[in-house]
Amino acid sequence: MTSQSIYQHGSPNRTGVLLINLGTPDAPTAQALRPYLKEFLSNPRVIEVPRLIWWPILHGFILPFRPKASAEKYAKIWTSEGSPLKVHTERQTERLREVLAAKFKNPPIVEYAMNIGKPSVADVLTRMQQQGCERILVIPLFPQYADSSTAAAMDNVFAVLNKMRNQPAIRTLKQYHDDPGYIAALAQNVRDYWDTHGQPDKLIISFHGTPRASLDKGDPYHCVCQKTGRLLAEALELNASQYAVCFQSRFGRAQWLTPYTAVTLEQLGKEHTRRIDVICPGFVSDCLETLEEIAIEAKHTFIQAGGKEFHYIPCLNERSDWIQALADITSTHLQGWLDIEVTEEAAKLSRKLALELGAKD
Ligand SMILES: C=CC1=C(C)c2cc3[nH]c(cc4nc(cc5[nH]c(cc1n2)c(C)c5CCC(=O)O)C(CCC(=O)O)=C4C)c(C)c3C=C
Ligand SMILES: [Fe+2]
Ligand SMILES: [Fe+2]
Repeated sequence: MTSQSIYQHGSPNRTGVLLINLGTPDAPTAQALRPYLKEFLSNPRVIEVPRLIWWPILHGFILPFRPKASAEKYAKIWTSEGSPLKVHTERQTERLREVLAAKFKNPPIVEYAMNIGKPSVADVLTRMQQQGCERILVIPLFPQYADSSTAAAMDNVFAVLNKMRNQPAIRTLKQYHDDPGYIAALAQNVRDYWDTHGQPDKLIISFHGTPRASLDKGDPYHCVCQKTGRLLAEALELNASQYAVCFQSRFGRAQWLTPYTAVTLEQLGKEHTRRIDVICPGFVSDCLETLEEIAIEAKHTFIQAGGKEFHYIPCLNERSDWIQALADITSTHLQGWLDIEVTEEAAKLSRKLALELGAKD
């Protein structure tokens, strides 16, 4: 059992919101990448190959080489404040905390944790429990559910609860791939970009890939990515020839979800497509997979193949319409846990009701 504060009568009874993101190394160095990759790639939800076969590959071929290669990529996108994924997740948490504090009379404690690395789910959940959170809403920040991202994060949460004597009540959010606020924020992000930079010949909507086998075994990820892509295209009033949904970040030699982003870009380049723009709606924070793999590598692929202009449209990051959408999603799932919502509307309504009932101020 984890060490928890001893239960006392009258102890605070708070509600918490825990945002979870994937996690990122502590530094852009091979030393920091090794434990990060080891933890990530040891998870059977991420690599489904039988352990007896996978272990020698991981320890003999991947961990001796990939940390250095990945560190070089991270070094290209690292900021003075650290890894972009962590910086944006931290800011999103602060902004959400502020919005919810203005919205609720008894605001929730809002924290974030990383599924791999720091701050760990175990540390943050335990701290929230110690701060008196009797109820915790867990929001994996992946808009589209995949077993390798969302379910892996939930496994982590439940493993921590498994060691708690006095467990908080838990609510979880599976995904928000078709949430109207999320789709509207994505569409406005694209429109804002096009207002400044003009419009492309084609918009590439690129999602992180997963092994094709996980789709065959029942993972809904492929389907929900397609739906997000379609809803975004509809919101932008694009016809079928003006956009394409693709999958990036293939890992290993097995077949992953297709069409592959890199192959599509190469093809479009060979066809001398003048300009393409890429957006990655599966990441709400810019990270290695967007800033390096797309904005640097994919751009190179397209231009080398004969394309003329390549634009990467940043993730939602700290856009206010996105933070508002996240606050709305959170509020919906907190219903019944936080009873007093201090909106103008609610305040007006209760004043009117009080007057009708003849109550005095
Ligand atoms: C958006 C959701 C993600 C899914 C689904 C996902 C599946 C998945 N990823 C790998 C392997 C790697 N991914 C890596 C980085 C990475 N992956 C996601 C998100 C999803 N992954 C993010 C946000 C990031 C970037 C983190 C950052 O610090 O910026 C990496 C590490 C980098 C590298 O060495 O390439 C690996 C490895 C697999 C195998 C997989 C599904 C089976
Ligand atoms: Fe990944
Ligand atoms: Fe990648």
